[in-house]
Amino acid sequence: MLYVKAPAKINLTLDVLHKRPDGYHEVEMIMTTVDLADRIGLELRNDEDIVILSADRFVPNDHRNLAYQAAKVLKDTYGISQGVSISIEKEIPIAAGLAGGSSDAAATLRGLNELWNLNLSLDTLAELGAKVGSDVSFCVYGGTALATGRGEKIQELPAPPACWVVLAKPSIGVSTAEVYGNLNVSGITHPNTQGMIDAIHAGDFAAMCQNIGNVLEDVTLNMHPEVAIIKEQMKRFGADAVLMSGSGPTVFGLVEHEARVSRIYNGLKGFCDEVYTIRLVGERNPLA
Ligand SMILES: C[C@](O)(CO)[C@H](O)COP(=O)(O)OP(=O)(O)OC[C@H]1O[C@@H](n2ccc(N)nc2=O)[C@H](O)[C@@H]1O
Ligand SMILES: Nc1ncnc2c1ncn2[C@@H]1O[C@H](COP(=O)(O)OP(=O)(O)OP(=O)(O)O)[C@@H](O)[C@H]1O
Repeated sequence: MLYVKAPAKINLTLDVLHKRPDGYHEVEMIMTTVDLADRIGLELRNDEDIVILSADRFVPNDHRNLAYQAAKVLKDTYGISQGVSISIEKEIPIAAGLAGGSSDAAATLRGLNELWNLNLSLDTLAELGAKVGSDVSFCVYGGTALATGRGEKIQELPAPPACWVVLAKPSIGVSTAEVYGNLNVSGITHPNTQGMIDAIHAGDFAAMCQNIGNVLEDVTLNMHPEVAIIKEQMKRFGADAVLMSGSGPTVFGLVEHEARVSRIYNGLKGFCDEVYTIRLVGERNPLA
């Protein structure tokens, strides 16, 4: 059995430039890996099947699973006949805006590259990953990056200044397609993506906090007012910056000083079942 770590991401920025003729939105976003991860176990089989094993009843165990789709793309592209069993131990909340399914798919690509002796580069795996979902390419690399196109064009950035991250996920799931569908593209106030890139290059935590922004936040907040309440609480308990990740509903707080973290965590626990204190990871993923 080969085990591969599948870490979650948060969006430090998420901007939408326009809606494309193919129905997707042209985005510009800065994503970074956090140390909350699923664990993917890969075991080669004696037949040709792709089998998904998970104890979590919300994880699909068939072709709808993004890890299944990743294995299928690799198998079909390189004419591999050998099957694989993919076990998924979920730690990342589902339908949360943290790219859990996408990261499972990316980890599956990295792991099967090794098990099937394909010797593919991360760039090739990221290209294949884009066929599975817009967030998969970033998740293949991990680390910190500017993502453009529909999210699949990745330019690596240095690690942001180290800090704590408190995540709070309300007990609702959000459909990414629905959130993009409810976005009014002409009414957007754009975040300062270049300001965030400069802050990251300068290692300037205060500037990073000033430049966070997500144009999908208002859409999800309108659909689910409890997300706004969590944002307010996170600010009140002392986070340095607070934002919704991806299409939500998870809210994250960036916190510079460890001494403040437990107050925020404990304060949020009163409102929200799923609260995590984690760190930014900074580095890219190992190949497998
Ligand atoms: C919200 C983010 O997670 C931010 O990182 C991503 O933009 C979404 O990435 P994802 O979940 O991997 O998205 P996909 O599985 O590729 O697409 C789901 C649906 O979201 C919408 N979608 C997604 C990405 C994009 N750039 N424009 C879109 O309009 C489309 O309706 C699409 O059918
Ligand atoms: N490996 C997987 N783990 C969790 N959900 C999966 C997986 N594969 C497919 N899904 C389906 O995808 C849906 C979205 O789950 P996921 O956790 O990937 O969302 P997300 O974190 O909001 O993603 P993103 O941030 O990329 O938009 C789930 O409701 C589930 O049915």
